[in-house]
Amino acid sequence: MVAAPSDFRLLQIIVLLIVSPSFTVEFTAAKLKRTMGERKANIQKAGSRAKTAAAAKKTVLATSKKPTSSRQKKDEDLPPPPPPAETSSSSADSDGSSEEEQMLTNKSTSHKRNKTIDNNKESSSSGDDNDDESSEDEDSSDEEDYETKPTKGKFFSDENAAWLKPKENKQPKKKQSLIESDDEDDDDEFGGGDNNDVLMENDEDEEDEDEEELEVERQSRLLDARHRQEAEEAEEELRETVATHTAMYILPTREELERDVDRVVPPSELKSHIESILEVLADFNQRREPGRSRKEYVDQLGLFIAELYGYLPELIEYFLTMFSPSEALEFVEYSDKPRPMVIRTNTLKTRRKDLALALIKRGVSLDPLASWSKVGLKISESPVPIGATPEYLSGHYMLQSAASMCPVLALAPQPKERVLDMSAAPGGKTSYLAQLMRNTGVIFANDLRPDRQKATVANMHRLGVKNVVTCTHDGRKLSRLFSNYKFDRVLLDAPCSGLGVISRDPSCKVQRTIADVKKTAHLQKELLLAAIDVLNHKSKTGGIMVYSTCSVSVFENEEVVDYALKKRDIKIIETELDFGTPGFTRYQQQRFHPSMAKTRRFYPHVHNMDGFFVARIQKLSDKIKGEDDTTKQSKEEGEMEKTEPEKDTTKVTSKGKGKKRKERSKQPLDVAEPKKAKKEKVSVPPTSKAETKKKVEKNTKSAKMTKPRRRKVDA
Ligand SMILES: C[S@@+](CC[C@H](N)C(=O)[O-])C[C@H]1O[C@@H](n2cnc3c(N)ncnc32)[C@H](O)[C@@H]1O
Repeated sequence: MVAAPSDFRLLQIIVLLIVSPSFTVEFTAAKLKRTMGERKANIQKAGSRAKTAAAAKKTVLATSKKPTSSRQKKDEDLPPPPPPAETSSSSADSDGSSEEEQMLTNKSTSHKRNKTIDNNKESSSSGDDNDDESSEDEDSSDEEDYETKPTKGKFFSDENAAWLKPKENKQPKKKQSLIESDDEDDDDEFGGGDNNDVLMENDEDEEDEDEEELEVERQSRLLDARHRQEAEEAEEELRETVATHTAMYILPTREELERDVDRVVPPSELKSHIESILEVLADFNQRREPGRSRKEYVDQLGLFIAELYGYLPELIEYFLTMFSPSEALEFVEYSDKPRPMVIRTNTLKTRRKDLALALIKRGVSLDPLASWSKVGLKISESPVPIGATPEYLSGHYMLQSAASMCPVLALAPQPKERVLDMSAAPGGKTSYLAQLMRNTGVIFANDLRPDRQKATVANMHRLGVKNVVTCTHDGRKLSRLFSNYKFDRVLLDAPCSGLGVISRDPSCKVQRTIADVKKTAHLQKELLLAAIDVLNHKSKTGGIMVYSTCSVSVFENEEVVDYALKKRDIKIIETELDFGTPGFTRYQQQRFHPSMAKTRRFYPHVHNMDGFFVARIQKLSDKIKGEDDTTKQSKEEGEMEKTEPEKDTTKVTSKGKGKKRKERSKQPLDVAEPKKAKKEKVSVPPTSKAETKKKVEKNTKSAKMTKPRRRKVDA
């Protein structure tokens, strides 16, 4: 189609209007002004940064003791910051626009330019999409590429590439705009401004880094100095320690000990002696005094420990035969400390959870005892007396130490069994047995001392135990009394010296002699044989007994069980307690049956429990080993029968016997002597009040008088 001339003219006019120079100029000028405005703002910012950086640099250089760094050197080599904003307008002249266009642009956009600058300021302050931010973002995004890409900035070489960051990715953006494409030359200049901007920032960063480094260095120097001082002090201390600890410990001579007779030796001095001797014993060959034996040192150690902790020296001497010197000291130390208070939930009346909640409501702080106990609660704090709460009075729990639960767990009685608790008062273990048997079967709770059995009866009532019969016999005679009524299980929680529970009864320290301990062991042997004899080895569920004591002495534990092994047809079986230390299989010159390792010992210093011993024994037959022993035993039994006709004293209260029993109850020891015990040749501690008093006095006297350090030591 061919257009008419008039139409063509009209088209020409339209085209002219569209491409009119004034239109183009105005459009171009507006764009240019805006761009220039933006750059001017950038340059102003760059200038102020340069000032700040220069000031910071001055400060740094002034404070730095270090020579100018290579980076600083590079900074100095860099060209100065770009000229002020006027330069940018003059550079605009060189973009090829005509003078007329420039004037038009200047006139028409002078207001716009100012506005653009203001807008830039605003957007800069608002932090949205401003050049600075975008340049920072870009910087960071470029950072990684930097080492690999060639640098495009004209102010630095490749050498600077590692630390300078050009605004590479700004250019493509600018090239997108028509005006910016015209400003390629400007880019060189103003791009320099941008680059300067970056350089300034880098300068700032570096100065900051330098400042940080210097602070770090300062701190490091201080730290080094402190370390040096500490090292010197430690070395000095070590020298002193070595001097002290490698020094020979000279035992006090007899004269020195005698001179010290009336001197009250301060505990610190005793402790120091103890420590020194322990150190010598740990390195005996090197540190002993020439000519002195190990025994002499151990003896002297025992005397110091006895004096420091208030024991009869012979007891400490005994502990030193059982434990290493350092462990003996530990045992003695821990024996003085009270054990945690523990209660056992009476599951015949309540559940542990309910009990715990009830006590917590009363302000009691408690925790489950241990993983091995489903019923124990450890009391850490209580605003109310634990032995007098409504829960206690209602029989929801029993005060019972952790260790004393172990013999019952080891016996593991079953419901409906026939069980004998040979020395039961005050019934802590009896009630636990009843609980495990769910109040079924029958338990004979025997104890020689009727006064103590009153407490057993009261406890059974309080705890709601209904399967217990109490009686007051000498345990040694029970085998005869129950010859036709044997038991599925027997618990012999034997009367003992109490050397495992010293914290409860510190009088043991001065009232127990080794002779007492040996006498008690004798009684224990007799009670154990009697316990085995009343045990029904044919029991379908049991034929098992437990022998336990709250003593740590070998006399009362391994020796007793070993004796029974030789006299009866029994074997030691596992206690099924997964804690505790194995019993001794050897002690000094003695060798016990290897199965003694199946017995368990509990220690204050190891288990934070009372000192306890538990042996689980299975009866194999009624056989009595060694004819002589059998004859001797039946003779003994006959003699006992003659001298002490036993009556059934299952009823605990009896007015007629009350007086005599009262006398017995005054005995300080758990071990009660049966009537006419002397004739029975049973070695038990003295019974009469006078004798007891005399003995206590003697022991106390000997404890006070026996100043260990005064004891004669062979020079
Ligand atoms: C360690 S206590 C028993 C504690 C008890 N099993 C408990 O858990 O509550 C030892 C008991 O043995 C008693 N006893 C002493 N000699 C005895 C004997 N020849 N026959 C029976 N019991 C005796 C004492 O009266 C004492 O109550």
